[in-house]
Amino acid sequence: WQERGAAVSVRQEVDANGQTVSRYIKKGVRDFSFGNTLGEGSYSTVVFATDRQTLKEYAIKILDKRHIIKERKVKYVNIEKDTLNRLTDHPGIVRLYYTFQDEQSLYFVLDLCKGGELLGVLKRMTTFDEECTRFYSAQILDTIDYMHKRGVIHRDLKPENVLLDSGMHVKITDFGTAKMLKTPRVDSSSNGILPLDSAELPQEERASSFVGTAEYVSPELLTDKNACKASDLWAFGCIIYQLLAGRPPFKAGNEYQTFQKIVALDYEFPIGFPTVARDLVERLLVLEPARRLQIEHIKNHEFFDGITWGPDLWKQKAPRLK
Ligand SMILES: NC(=O)c1nn(CC2CCNCC2)c2c1CCc1cnc(N=C3C=CCC=C3)nc1-2
Repeated sequence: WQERGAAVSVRQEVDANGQTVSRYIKKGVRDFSFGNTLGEGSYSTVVFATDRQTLKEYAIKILDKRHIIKERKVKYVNIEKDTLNRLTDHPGIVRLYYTFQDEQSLYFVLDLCKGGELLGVLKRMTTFDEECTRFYSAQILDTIDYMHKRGVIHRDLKPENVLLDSGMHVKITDFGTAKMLKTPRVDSSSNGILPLDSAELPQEERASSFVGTAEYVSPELLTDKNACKASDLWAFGCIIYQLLAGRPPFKAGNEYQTFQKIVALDYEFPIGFPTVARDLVERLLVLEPARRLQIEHIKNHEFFDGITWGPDLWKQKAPRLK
């Protein structure tokens, strides 16, 4: 398994001649003190950790090798590592600093998000007001734009996977079910790299394995098993709706009934749902992926009036949650 990153710890040792020498040793488990468990997956555990030397705090994702192999999840582990290696310079992505392993486990050293999950904050607030919804959905959209421009489809966007850092800014996580589109072609007319959207790609290049969480799965994943960039924008529409309504647009007694609602576009807006936000959600929750609003048009939608896209969006103070 190809490790990533060259974080090293420096140890002073005395050699055979009594000389003090510096030994550069790749960081390992002994370099950290571990604390609370932050989350458990089917083959991984995420734990709070502090680097004993630098005292920097991290979230370390610990993956059990035997379990990964037994559950045939090696592909997902490599997808997550390769995806995070491609998405290294955006404030909205949980950063992978480096990896290491021991006999039993693989270790991903990741950003710590002290603000927890967006879903947890939403549950405490019941609903967000328009200002908070605008701020958080703008940071999510800016991050989706960055992912898509680098040929990555998340495929499981939901409020549980939108974390918050100590400044209550967005950090998107859990790329184990992401899809990396084929190597993007260089396009002279754009800013260098312009990966083909899978809607333009030949059939074999569209993501074909079924993933996602029922309430946020797009209709195309349920009908022809193909995810594309627009699938993330369907989930984005569901998230905006949920922040303002306090519940996802499609939710039924069981997954099958939820799927039926999705493919029938069977959802309503609660009384009092803001009109401008409703217009945006209606242009995202469109059954035909090619007819769904694309990112540049979403950014120009009236709902995002007042948002300054780009680095400034991440420098401003998060609005007080009310
Ligand atoms: N699957 C992951 O990669 C992952 N899972 N978690 C914890 C999960 C808890 C359930 N909902 C989804 C996230 C994390 C990460 C990335 C790295 C990461 C960084 N910081 C936190 N912080 C948390 C703080 C309080 C509660 C939950 C998470 N969590 C994670």
